[in-house]
Amino acid sequence: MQSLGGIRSWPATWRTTTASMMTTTTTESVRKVAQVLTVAGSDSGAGAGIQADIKVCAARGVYCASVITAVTAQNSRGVQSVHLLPPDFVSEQLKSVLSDFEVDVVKTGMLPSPEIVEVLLQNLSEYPVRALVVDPVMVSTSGHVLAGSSILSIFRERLLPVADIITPNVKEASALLGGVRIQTVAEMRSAAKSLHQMGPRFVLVKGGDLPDSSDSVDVYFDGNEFHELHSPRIATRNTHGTGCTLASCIAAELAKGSPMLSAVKVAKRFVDTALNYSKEIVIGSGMQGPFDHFLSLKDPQSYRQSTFKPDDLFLYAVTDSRMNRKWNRSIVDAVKAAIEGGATIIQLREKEAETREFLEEAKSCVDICRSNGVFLLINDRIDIALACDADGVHVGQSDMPVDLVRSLLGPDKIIGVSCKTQEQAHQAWKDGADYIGSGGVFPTNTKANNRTIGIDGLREVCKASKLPVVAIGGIGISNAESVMRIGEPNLKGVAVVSALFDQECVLSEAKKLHKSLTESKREH
Ligand SMILES: Cc1ncc(COP(=O)(O)OP(=O)(O)O)c(N)n1
Ligand SMILES: Cc1ncsc1CCOP(=O)(O)O
Ligand SMILES: [Mg+2]
Repeated sequence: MQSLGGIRSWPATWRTTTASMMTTTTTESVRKVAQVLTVAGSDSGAGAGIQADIKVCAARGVYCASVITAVTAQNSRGVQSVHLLPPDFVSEQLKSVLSDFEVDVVKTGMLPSPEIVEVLLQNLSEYPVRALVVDPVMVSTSGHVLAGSSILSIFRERLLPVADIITPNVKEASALLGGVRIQTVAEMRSAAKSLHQMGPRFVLVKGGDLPDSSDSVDVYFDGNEFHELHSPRIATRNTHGTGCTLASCIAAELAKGSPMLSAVKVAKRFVDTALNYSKEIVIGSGMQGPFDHFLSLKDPQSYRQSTFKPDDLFLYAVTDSRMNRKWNRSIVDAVKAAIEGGATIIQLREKEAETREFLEEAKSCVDICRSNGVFLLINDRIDIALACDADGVHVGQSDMPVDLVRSLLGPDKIIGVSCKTQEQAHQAWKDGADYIGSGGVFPTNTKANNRTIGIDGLREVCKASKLPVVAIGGIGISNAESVMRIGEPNLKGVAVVSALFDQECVLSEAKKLHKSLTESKREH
């Protein structure tokens, strides 16, 4: 069997190129879009199958084409009927898409007959793609058989050997292994190992159905190492389509250029976040409701209407409790004045504040910022950010890791991370940060024992990442222009503390700085 390519053949540079292409318009105005093709069944209730796959990819910023293998009459109560499409027609759909689009990743769901698997394999050998994600769907969450035992031998002998990753749940893993018992994490590990011997490069055995566990544990095996991926079990009836969602999210992240383990971790976090956000929604009267892939149905009021844009970093005002005390002003007054003077984003960096008092002030600042259309981030304190529904957080290298912050805050909050080196900048992107704060560009008295990286260090960080960067440390009116003049396209602004808040009049200092930044932008 010809190799389907898969991520094994990605050149190292491809990942960064693709990542940059996702956000960069070239001079010829050609923009490459990461593309997934899902080959799966239609779910009339839209919680699983093709409909879920398209929603997930849209939510992850990836284009999704669809080849339908079967049409199911299905709702939150179960599957009422299944109609298989003729293999020839499945093949025609595959040819239409694969001969025209630059599909990066194919993800399979319901493959209801050996003949359909056969046409899929034929088309994939004719039109190789970068990776193949196989979700070996066999039984619906409601217990309806979607692919019978006749499928097992072609799965084992033909499909698994060319898959980059397979994502069976314990029942599917057991069926693929001829009915072995899988009831513990140790048995999941041994199943993952046996499945790996059938040929896929990576195996993820999902333990959501494991009995007696307060955690949901998935076992990931790369042929050498095991990773146990734990997350708390979420009490909700809205679990219909979690398997399709996970596999599609893995496909979407791979299409954007992620390495496999990162893609799996992001996908697991995405599913957990979506389940958690939509645990109370009611769609359908049955036992298994769909959930909301866009995280918007639960509370439309609190759903962020506007999205973070790199230019929001232009004049980034970072508050300081000592300075506010020295000048006898409240955080709220400091924030109001900074916004009035032109600050485009605010961070509350209140290192010595008492939690209760800080939370109340943070809530007031959220209101002020929201009514002015300016994002408000909290420094270090994920708990405060969650409690006051801030727009995001800024963390440093010794604070909570970005991937964990992302899992706590969900995909829609803004996360900034401090980076002094190229390695840290690479990691920031992999972990799902939205921007990088880089410095101290110049010496500062505001942060003790902070290594100065200089303009050259800032330039290196900018070059190492496609994420937007904001410069910080010792920046004020006298040198802001020289920082912006380095001309790196992803350097989007300056973050300042003392230049605004260790001053008698925050408003006038903010206005002066904004003017100087605007002038330097116009000149370059
Ligand atoms: C925009 C911005 N960039 C960098 C930092 C520094 O964060 P960190 O390294 O976590 O240091 P502390 O601010 O926590 O002392 C920042 N706060 N904001
Ligand atoms: C928080 C932080 N991180 C790197 S330098 C710095 C302090 C910046 O403060 P100032 O703008 O007063 O130099
Ligand atoms: Mg910090």
